[in-house]
Amino acid sequence: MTHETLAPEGETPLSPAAAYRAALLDAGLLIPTGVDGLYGRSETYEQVVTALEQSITRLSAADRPEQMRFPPLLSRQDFLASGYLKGFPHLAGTISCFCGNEADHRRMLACIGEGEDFSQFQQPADVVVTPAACYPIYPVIARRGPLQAGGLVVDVSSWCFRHEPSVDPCRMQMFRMRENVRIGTPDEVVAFRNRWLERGAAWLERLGLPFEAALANDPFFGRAGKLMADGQRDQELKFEMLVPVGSVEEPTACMSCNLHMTHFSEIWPLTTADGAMAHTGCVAFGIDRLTLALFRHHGFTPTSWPAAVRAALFG
Ligand SMILES: Nc1ncnc2c1ncn2[C@@H]1O[C@H](COP(=O)(O)OP(=O)(O)OP(=O)(O)O)[C@@H](O)[C@H]1O
Ligand SMILES: [Zn+2]
Repeated sequence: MTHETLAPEGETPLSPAAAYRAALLDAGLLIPTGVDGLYGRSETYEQVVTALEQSITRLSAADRPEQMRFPPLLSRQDFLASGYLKGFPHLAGTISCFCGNEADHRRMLACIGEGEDFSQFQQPADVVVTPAACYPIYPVIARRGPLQAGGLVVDVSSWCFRHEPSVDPCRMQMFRMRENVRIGTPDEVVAFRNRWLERGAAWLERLGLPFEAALANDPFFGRAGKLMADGQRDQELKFEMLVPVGSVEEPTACMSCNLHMTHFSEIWPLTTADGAMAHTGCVAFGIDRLTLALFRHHGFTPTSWPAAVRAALFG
């Protein structure tokens, strides 16, 4: 499975993940921009993305999710309220804009012309880049008032930004995440998570992707983050479906099944029909990682993929 690359004399060989990226760029499936983790996608790549999205829609239809789509930006206010900067300051991306007059504009251009830092001419915008697809939905659902009996499943999908530049093609700075989010009683959310662990496993098998479901934690920042990660593992709040993509030794999380407990209802008043604090949880699909996994295991030409895989994917 590893792409062994023969490096010219004196050069260090590429890591397996970097070699897989080189193969994807060579084949034109990913289009380079000069920035690690930021790529264009070819028509073939996007056909697989569309098929995956449709396959996920069929897979989740039994839960009758409410579909919502948001642009990949969050209000700064909701972002600050979400606590993301407490856990993941290193991954967040904020947006700055020029708000000056013509004189400021001239000074900014002069500054850029000198190759100097022009951030003094930029003001924080009232929006930030979405780090996970589900973030926009909680304030929206909370504003509706208490949930109906039985709670709610929301189907959401977004481009997401995380500042984690890498030569591993699976670790992108801008990528697509699809989620089904369950909001309801603790029992409803746990049942949903457990159902998705089984459903997700059966789906990956139909897609011909080898995987292992493993207990995991979010990449919390710093020393306090270590404690949060340990707590998350102790309570078994996060499971990842790990698929070998760039490397066999370090398989890639292509899906995750998560319990958030009352994390979001402590921030936004999400309440169940009987007035209790709602619990939330989600299944998250890394659409780009799943696409790269399919190319890795079945080759770069989807028309020649095994019939069973094509049937599972294209319906
Ligand atoms: N940088 C990224 N590039 C591409 N896909 C990503 C990236 N980060 C996360 N994803 C996808 O989004 C899904 C849901 O995000 P989640 O927050 O659970 O990931 P994560 O635990 O941060 O991932 P990892 O453990 O690889 O850092 C992941 O299972 C993965 O498939
Ligand atoms: Zn989520």
